Amino acid sequence: MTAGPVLRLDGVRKRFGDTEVLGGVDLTVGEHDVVALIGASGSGKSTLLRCITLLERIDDGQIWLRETDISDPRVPADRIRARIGTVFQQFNLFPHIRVIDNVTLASRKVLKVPRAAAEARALELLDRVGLADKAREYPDRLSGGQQQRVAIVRAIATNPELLLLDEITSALDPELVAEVLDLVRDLSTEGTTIVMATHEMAFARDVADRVVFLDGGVIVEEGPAAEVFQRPREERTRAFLSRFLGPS
Ligand SMILES: Nc1ncnc2c1ncn2[C@@H]1O[C@H](COP(=O)(O)OP(=O)(O)OP(=O)(O)O)[C@@H](O)[C@H]1O
Repeated sequence: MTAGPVLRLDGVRKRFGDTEVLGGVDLTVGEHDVVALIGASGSGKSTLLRCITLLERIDDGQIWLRETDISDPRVPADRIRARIGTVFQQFNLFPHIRVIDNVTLASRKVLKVPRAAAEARALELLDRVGLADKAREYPDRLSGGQQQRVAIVRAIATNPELLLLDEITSALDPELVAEVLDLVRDLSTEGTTIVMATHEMAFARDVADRVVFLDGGVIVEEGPAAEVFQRPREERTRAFLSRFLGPS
């Protein structure tokens, strides 16, 4: 028996005022898939991720997280967010609490994991990313790359079914980008299901199984990363990629 998809979007539409920002998006993400959302600034990548994590409510369509219709307004958002780890461009660590408390907060408050167990898991994860010695620090004592690795650890601490990454290296100094991307690469190798919006085309090409090109709030093209990058079918995809990768 094959497991059903982790995430399924059916005809998702989102408007801000009179402007339609997502114009009917269908997307299926299977277990262990790593999907890269690419597209120009303003194409709707962040909005799509924000709709999946219920920071925005959709105007039409449905979003399924496994068997749960999470677009149903009766579904409690905090329960869903504990099932979806999210990391944004700006390091969203709480500045007034220590690294370890940032990492354990959702486990303790939402999933009611006892503090000792939550901290043991947090330390194990922090150790894996080389940051166990920072557990008792406040976030502003860490570099941007270290903060973003903590944000990723926080996102995976609840064992989410899906990890959403929204331009997580855009605010980093160039020399700090690699340490964050290496961690994402490790997670993908371990089988974490990931949807990431990214401008890092080389990374998307190397790590993603599937690439989804958004333009004007609709999916123009999607397919295996190697195919979309090497032989884009659509002119709009070609034009977009040639700006990043040079003409093919
Ligand atoms: N809260 C909001 N209110 C009004 N318009 C919004 C809001 N959020 C996003 N938009 C608009 O929706 C469109 C899509 O924005 P979105 O941030 O999803 O694009 P993006 O592809 O993620 O861009 P970038 O690569 O720059 O992050 C843009 O035109 C943006 O101005």
